[in-house]
Amino acid sequence: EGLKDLVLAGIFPIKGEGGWAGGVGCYPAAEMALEHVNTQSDLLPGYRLVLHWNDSECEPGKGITILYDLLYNPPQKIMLLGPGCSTVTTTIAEAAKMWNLIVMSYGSSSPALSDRKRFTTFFRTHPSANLNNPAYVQLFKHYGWTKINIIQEAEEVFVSNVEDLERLCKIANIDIVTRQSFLKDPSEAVRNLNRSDARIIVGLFYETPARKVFCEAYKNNLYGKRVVWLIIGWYADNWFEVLDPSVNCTADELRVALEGHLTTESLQRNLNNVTTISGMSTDDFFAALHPKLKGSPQQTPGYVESPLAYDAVWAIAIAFNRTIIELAKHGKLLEDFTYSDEFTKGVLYDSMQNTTFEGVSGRVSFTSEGDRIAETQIEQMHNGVYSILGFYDPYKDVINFRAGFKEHWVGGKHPRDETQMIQQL
Ligand SMILES: CC1(C)CO[C@@H](CC(=O)O)CN1
Repeated sequence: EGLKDLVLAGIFPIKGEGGWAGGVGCYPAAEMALEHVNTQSDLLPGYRLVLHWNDSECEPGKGITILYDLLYNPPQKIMLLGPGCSTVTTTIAEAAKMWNLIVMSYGSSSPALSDRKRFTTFFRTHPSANLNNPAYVQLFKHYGWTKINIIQEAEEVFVSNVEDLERLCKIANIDIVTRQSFLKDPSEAVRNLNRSDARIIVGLFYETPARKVFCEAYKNNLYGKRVVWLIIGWYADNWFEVLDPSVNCTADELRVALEGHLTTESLQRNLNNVTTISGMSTDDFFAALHPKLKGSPQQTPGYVESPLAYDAVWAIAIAFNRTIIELAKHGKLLEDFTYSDEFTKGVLYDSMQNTTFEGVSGRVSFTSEGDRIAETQIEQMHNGVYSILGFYDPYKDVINFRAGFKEHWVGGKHPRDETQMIQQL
C-alpha cells in the first residue's frame, strides 16, 4: 500500500544454553508491538516499521557475526533493537557508534552499561541491576540495620552491583562488615560468614549457585531467628525445588534455611491497571501475548521481561515519529539515513532521550545514561511461598509497604544486626 519501510536490526537470545534465553518470550512481544504500532494511524504515517533479526544464542561472538550480517546486507537499518544478554550488549553497544546506530536493549541488566563514555548511543528499557541498591539501603534503615555482610558470585554484574551498594551504604553510614566472594563453590564463603557471626546478609549470585549457598547455610545453621538473608528476586518461583545433583540438601532443608528471607527485583510490569499508550492494560498485553508463545509462561524464558521488549519497540516508534518531524525542518528524510549520517543519529538520540510514555512495563523514561527508571519489588518468603512486602519508589526514595502485610520472622521479630544486640544486652 505504498508505505515506506523503516527497518530495525534485531538481536535476540533464543538457543542460548549458557546464559539467558530471554528472546523466546521477548521476540514474540516485539513482533506484536510492530503489528500494533503499524496499525496506529497517528504514528509514523506513510511508513511501516520492519524488523530483521537473528539469534545471538547469548554469545558475544555470535552476536557480532549476526550484527555484521544485518548491517552489511540490505536493506539499510536505522536502529538496533537488542541485544538481550548483557555480555552480548556490552560487546556490541560500544561498537554501534561506528555505524551511527542507536541501541535499544530490552534485556540487559549489567550496571557497566550505564557508562555514556563507552556506550555513547545506548538506551535500555531493562533496569540496571544497581536499581535494587537504593531499595536495600531503605530496607536497612527501616529495620535499623547498620552492619551488613555481603556474599557474592564473582561475576562482573555482581562485582559492579556490590561496588554501587558499598558506595550507597557509606553515604548512609551503614558498615559492610564482611564481604565474601566465590567463583563456583560458595561453601568457604558461607563458613566465613558463620565464623564472623553474620546477622544481616546480602547475597548476590545467580540461581544455580543460590541452591549451593543455602544448602551450605543450612549445614552451618546460618539462618533462623538471628539471621536475615536478602537475595535476588527474579529467580523462578520454585527455584529451590529444582533438582540439582551437586546440591546435597533436600528442598525441605533449603526451605528451612530460606524461611523469612527477603528479595528485591526491578518491577517489569505496570501494576496499576491503567490504559497504556498501546490502548491495552498490562493484563490485556499478557492475554494477547499468550497465544503467540510456544509453551506456557512458566516454560518461556524472557516471559517476565516481555513487557520490556514490547515497550522498547513503542519507544523506537515514538522516537522515529519525533525524528521525522525534526528532520523535515532540515529538508531531510529518515528513510535516507545511512551509517555515516551523524546528523540523523544526533536527532534520533535526542528524540529517544526525550521519549517518555505509560508502557505495559510501567512508566518508560530514560536517564542521561540511557538507563530505565523503575520501582523495586520487595518480597518475603514464608513456608516456601513469596509474598509482596512493598515497593521501593526511586522518585521519592521511599518504600511503600503493602498495607496489612504480615511480616513473618522466625523469632517473631526481625533479626537484629550486631550493634542492635549489644544495645539489647
Ligand atoms: C532480571 C534478568 C533475568 C537479569 O538478567 C537480564 C539478562 C542480562 O542482563 O544478561 C535479564 N533479566
